[in-house]
Amino acid sequence: MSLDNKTALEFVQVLHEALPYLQRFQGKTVVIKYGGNAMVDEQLKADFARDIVLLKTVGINPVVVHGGGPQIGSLLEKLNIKSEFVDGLRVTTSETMDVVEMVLGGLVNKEIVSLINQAGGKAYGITGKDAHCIKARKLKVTRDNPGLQKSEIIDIGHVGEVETIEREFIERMSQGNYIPVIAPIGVGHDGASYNINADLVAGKMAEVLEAEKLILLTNIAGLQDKDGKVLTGLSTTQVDDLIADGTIYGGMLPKIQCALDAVHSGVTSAHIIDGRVSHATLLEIFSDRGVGTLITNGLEV
Ligand SMILES: Nc1ncnc2c1ncn2[C@@H]1O[C@H](COP(=O)(O)OP(=O)(O)O)[C@@H](O)[C@H]1O
Ligand SMILES: CC(=O)N[C@@H](CCC(=O)OP(=O)(O)O)C(=O)O
Repeated sequence: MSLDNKTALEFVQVLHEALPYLQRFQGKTVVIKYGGNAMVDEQLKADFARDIVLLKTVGINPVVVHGGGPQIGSLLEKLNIKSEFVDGLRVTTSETMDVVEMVLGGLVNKEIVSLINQAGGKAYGITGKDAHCIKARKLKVTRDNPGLQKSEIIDIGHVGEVETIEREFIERMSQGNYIPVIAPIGVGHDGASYNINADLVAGKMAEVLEAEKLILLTNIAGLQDKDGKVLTGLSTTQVDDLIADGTIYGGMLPKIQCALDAVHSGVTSAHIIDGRVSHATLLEIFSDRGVGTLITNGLEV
């Protein structure tokens, strides 16, 4: 079957539109955070996997950090264990930690690995416990207590923050033939497991690997104002105001925080995009159309 002239022209135009991006991102690292809320159906998941393989094939190094919050939630529900969150972070008891490790390190990680490998890639699935590549410490969460006129520490259990990432270990994989697929579980100095929000791991990973881009795939079109309009051109102060007035809440809190931290630490740009849109990752990287919320070093959102 031959292409008619119009279709052939459109096809060539698409490739030409992608050319400057292919050149610019050659050999560069892109950290992609695949949120549990973006893993909504089988076709989308398979499309995501093919996009990752395409990136690798054209000479870009994708590093996937995945979440799985809703998937953890549904197993906890089946086990009759209540899910509780503080500032978008799951309160993690020892019992919950076992479920988190089972779901993130097992089910979700291996599903993504398998989909990428079926699409022709060489994905290598790990948690931060492998080779001790994500060292973590217990996260201290503080809250203002106006009654006591001071802030107090809230214990949310086995929730961690990233202390260090073994750059060389991840780089060896990603600059070789492999595609690292990383579950956000950290290891303490005593060998204990820590549940870390996946956005925070992805942000730190992008910083440590000096990535060109951090892409956060979620279930919403971008950072929105109170009327649901995707926001552009915000300063850090405006972000702080949006947090204070409750426009940014829940799971968007760690997301926006890690995006801001990443660009402050040298990552060229961070993007919060809608993972429910097929091939959102490719559209973001290779086309002139902006998708979702862009955060750059000039603090423009
Ligand atoms: N200002 C905001 N703009 C967009 N989404 C927001 C905002 N504030 C809170 N959210 C919530 O954050 C959610 C995304 O975070 P989260 O549920 O943790 O996703 P993921 O699993 O992809 O990390 C959105 O679905 C939305 O409900
Ligand atoms: C401490 C904490 O909240 N950890 C998250 C880890 C998974 C995650 O971040 O998943 P999403 O990206 O899909 O939300 C959790 O237990 O849900």
